[in-house]
Amino acid sequence: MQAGCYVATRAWIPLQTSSDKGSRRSLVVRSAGSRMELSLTRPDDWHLHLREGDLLRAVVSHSARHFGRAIVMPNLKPPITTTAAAVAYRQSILKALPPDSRFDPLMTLYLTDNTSPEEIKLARKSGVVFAVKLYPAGATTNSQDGVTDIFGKCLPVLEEMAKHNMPLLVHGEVTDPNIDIFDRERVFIETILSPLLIKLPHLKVVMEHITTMDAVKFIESCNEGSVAATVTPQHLLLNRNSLFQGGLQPHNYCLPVLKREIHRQAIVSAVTRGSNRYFLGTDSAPHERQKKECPCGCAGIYNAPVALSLYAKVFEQAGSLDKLEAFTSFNGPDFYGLPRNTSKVKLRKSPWKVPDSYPYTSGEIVPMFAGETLEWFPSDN
Ligand SMILES: NC(=O)N[C@@H](CC(=O)O)C(=O)O
Repeated sequence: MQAGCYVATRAWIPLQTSSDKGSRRSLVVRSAGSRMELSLTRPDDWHLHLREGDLLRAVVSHSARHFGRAIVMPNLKPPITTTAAAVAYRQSILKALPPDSRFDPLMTLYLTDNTSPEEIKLARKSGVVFAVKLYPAGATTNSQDGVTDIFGKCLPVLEEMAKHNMPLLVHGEVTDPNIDIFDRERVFIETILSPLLIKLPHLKVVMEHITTMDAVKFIESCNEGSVAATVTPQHLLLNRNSLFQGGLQPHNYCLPVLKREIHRQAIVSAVTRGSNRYFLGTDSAPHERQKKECPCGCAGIYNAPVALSLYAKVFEQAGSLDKLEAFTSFNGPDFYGLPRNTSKVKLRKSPWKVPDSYPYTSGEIVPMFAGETLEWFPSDN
């Protein structure tokens, strides 16, 4: 079967073709009288929280089933601040995988005020660390050890990263409590990210989980191939009404928080146009149910089991299924300078019910769209 083809089970009717770059040509095919199937180059997840211990063992197979690789976030307790810790964390992830899994965790370091340029050299040499994550201190879950003053404390380490072509992954929100939570991404771009890239134009940056039209405008104003963004299913499908629909909805609470509908639309339109500046990053962030349904619930949406179905839904609704594969499977590895996967996954248009929860030894995890019916069912063959 040709790479990047949408496969039908019986007769095939070409819907449309598109070419963004010669090598990315995707043919869209639909079955007549039978179920539609998409065959995609195996996707990677460029922003994933796998946690550790019981929780790691409970969630890792949901990602490993369909994704080839994932950029694994370092916001553990304590955070992964050294290459040695990243190597050990990678071993524990590999140990938690099902025996026949070929899932490849790509590790990251957690940037602090004290990260040294020497640590970047070690990270690059290790062959298992692929990026460094910036959490402004206090911005989100387990960010208390993050950066307090990027310009005052981190320029030497960022210069070293630019030298080694090591991407900086950015949680793009300011933490000033006087800034409205819905404006924190825009203000971060204006006061931190934009000035940082003027100082360090060669630094490779991924703005993670973008949520606003301001982020879209910013990303498109930057050098292609040097600055890119990951986009989550929740920021493509939900707006801030979903936080309050029929009462407080803790399982729709994540950071950056969901925004107004106009922002959601701007992101959908940017991603489904087929630009190679955007790629799949679920920000799947599991928390045990009680940690979300309590007086001060944690931020984070668990979407690993539903993410591929949801991305397909977004591209289908936009009439852009022919652009899905570049977003899920090409733009990420191209940006990171890694080979694209060679194996395939399928998405079959067949209704399936999302489980209400996933029980595990320490409780249960409630997935995004728990108990609802989704249309695209992912499988390996
Ligand atoms: N996205 C979230 O709401 N939560 C993430 C942290 C993060 O990426 O902000 C988590 O680790 O739980």
